[in-house]
Amino acid sequence: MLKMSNIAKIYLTDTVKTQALQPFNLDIKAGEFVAVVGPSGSGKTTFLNITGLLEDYSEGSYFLNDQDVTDLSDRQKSRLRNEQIGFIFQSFNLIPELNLFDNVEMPLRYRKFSAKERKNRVVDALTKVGLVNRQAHYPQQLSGGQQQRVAIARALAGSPSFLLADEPTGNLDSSMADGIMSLLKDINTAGTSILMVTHDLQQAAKADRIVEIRDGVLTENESINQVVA
Ligand SMILES: Nc1ncnc2c1ncn2[C@@H]1O[C@H](COP(=O)(O)OP(=O)(O)OP(=O)(O)O)[C@@H](O)[C@H]1O
Repeated sequence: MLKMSNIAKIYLTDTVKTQALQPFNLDIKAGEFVAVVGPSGSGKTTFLNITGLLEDYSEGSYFLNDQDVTDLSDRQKSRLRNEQIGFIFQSFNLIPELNLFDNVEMPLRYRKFSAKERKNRVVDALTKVGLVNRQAHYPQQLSGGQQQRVAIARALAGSPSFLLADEPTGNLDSSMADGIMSLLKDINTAGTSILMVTHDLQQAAKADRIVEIRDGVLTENESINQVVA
């Protein structure tokens, strides 16, 4: 589903060259749940932005569902992003002026769906996260855990091939975090691949595989993976 070969990222400014990511290979198969862990400043955000087609890489090749993304225009990339990737952020990123229905519908408006199809998708996604009866409510009327569920519904509504989650439980207390993790597990079991950045090893251990980034070096964490297995 996702195949990266010798991907590297260098940031160049007038005076400083930062090798944010050393060349790495990564292969994620359809249906996998992969956690990415690593200390602050190690390159996780850079990795996530590259994977989410939000940032270019300096070297290497990246195939998303057998499509080479290297030479796509910005417009083609945003289209691919909207169709294939569902984003989930630490701070939920819901629009406060819109009710839950409209929040979930928003990314679907950039697709070629009829109003009826959009409605079916929103209702279906809100049902999956257990909030369909709150669709006329506004984000500030919900708890943090519920807001994250809405953000997950928004990410799911377009039937992406994978979810990209950046510290999805980072703003939640531990019981809400566990609820979100079990929802993500259910979504994964139902067939959607997930790539999740977290610094929480306990949450990471619930994934199928753990990838570690340290000082820009990405490795499969074999010892943790054995423990998880
Ligand atoms: N736009 C940029 N220009 C120059 N250097 C950058 C830029 N963005 C990131 N870096 C550098 O690349 C390295 C990796 O940063 P990155 O933000 O990916 O780390 P991170 O693991 O996500 O950290 P955190 O967990 O604190 O968010 C750091 O040394 C950072 O200073």
